[in-house]
Amino acid sequence: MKVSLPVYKDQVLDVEIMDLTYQGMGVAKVDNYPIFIDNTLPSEKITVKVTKTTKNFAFGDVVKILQVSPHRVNPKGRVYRQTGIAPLQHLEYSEQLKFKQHQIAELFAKVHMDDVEVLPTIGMDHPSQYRNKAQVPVRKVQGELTTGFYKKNSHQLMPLEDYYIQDPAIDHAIIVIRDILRKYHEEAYDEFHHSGTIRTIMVRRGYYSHEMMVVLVTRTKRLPMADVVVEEIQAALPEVVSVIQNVNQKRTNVILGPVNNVLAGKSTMNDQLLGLTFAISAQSFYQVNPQQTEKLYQLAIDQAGLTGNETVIDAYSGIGTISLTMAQHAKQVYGVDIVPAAIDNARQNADKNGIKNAEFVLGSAEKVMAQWQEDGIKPDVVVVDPPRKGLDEAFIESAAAMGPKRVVYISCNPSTLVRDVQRFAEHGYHINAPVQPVDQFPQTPHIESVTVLERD
Ligand SMILES: C[S@@+](CC[C@H](N)C(=O)[O-])C[C@H]1O[C@@H](n2cnc3c(N)ncnc32)[C@H](O)[C@@H]1O
Repeated sequence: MKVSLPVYKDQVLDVEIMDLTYQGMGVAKVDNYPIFIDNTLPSEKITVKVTKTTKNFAFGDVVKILQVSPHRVNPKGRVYRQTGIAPLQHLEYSEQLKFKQHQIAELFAKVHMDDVEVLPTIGMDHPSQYRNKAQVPVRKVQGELTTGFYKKNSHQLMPLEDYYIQDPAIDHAIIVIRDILRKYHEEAYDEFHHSGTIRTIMVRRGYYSHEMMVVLVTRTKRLPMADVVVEEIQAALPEVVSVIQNVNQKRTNVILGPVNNVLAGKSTMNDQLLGLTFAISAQSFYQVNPQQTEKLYQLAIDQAGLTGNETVIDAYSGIGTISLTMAQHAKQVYGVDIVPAAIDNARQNADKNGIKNAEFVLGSAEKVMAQWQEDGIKPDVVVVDPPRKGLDEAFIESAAAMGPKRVVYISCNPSTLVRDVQRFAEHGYHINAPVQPVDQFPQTPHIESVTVLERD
């Protein structure tokens, strides 16, 4: 049966924006039927053209803004919104921070946990040029190897030189590397035919160390003219301490492949956080906003309430950044991560910093946690910092069974945070301090926060 919808494709109509989605799109409603519209803000009146309808919602494009929100600011350019690099750039920064605080509060309220207090988001003084890592697709545009970013929901590359939210030294490095690749006639990857060589340029730069790592992701095992390309990269970019070829032969959206060849320098680069030095491999996770990460970690350390006598488990530990900062205030720390390079880095980082009371295990957090429980490890504090999908149910069961006094939950996805808090509640763990959002991703709708759960 054909359902009649309140709007139809290509219809042009005037609407008022009521809300922002978690992805930063404005929401208007016609007979309670939502239309999601990019580049619009609550309280704005607009003329919209409906571009797509589904049974439950529609998408539309702004034709004209009839009444402008007082919180709209002059965006840097259309391309940043179109590519999804900075989808919230048109919203005043102080309002972005409120938006993030309210998103978390609303998600708790939705599951009838209205009593959970969410503090104002800790923001940045200069909320741009903060990212310490770039992963830039390389494609042929108008016959030339080009770097840029994909247009949202597409694989169309939009050429770009100023990425706005990245460290400008990284933006500069990408242009330099692009020009060297052009000079030696390297072939850009062609996704459609799965041909060509260079898929992605990844650059990481230490915020404190200013060490730079360059990763050239190739479809082919061979990188033609590798010697001269690398020599020129090193000559043009003196901060580079590591040039790596990563081979990814699959037809996939996953950026890195399994094979890394060190073409010059080290296999890692170093950076500092809270006074410790960390070696970081190409494959390892490292927080992208180092200034805010220090605030985030300090909060986690404070909230853990360490006195020096505690046993701490740091699950999803990456290269050991949280484990090793906490080890300085605890008796013993155990870390676990699923990425071999990260665990290698974590062990190396413990040595590098002369930390002897931290042990790292390679494996999935859910399995290793069950093993630790079986081994009779009794943590006082469990810290978790999972990826967006949150915690596995089995992990929560093992964690609760170990009976820690406190769970410090660092989350990059409020939806899974709320789900996991509910699951912890079934095991007698509750929030009894306000949730603290920390803005790790200004100009984007991504939300990071710290939550502490305590045993009843
Ligand atoms: C958000 S990062 C946090 C890393 C680290 N705590 C930090 O701040 O740098 C999440 C980490 O979880 C790891 N990971 C993903 N799934 C996992 C799993 N099932 N078990 C253990 N670690 C996992 C990833 O490799 C990554 O290092």
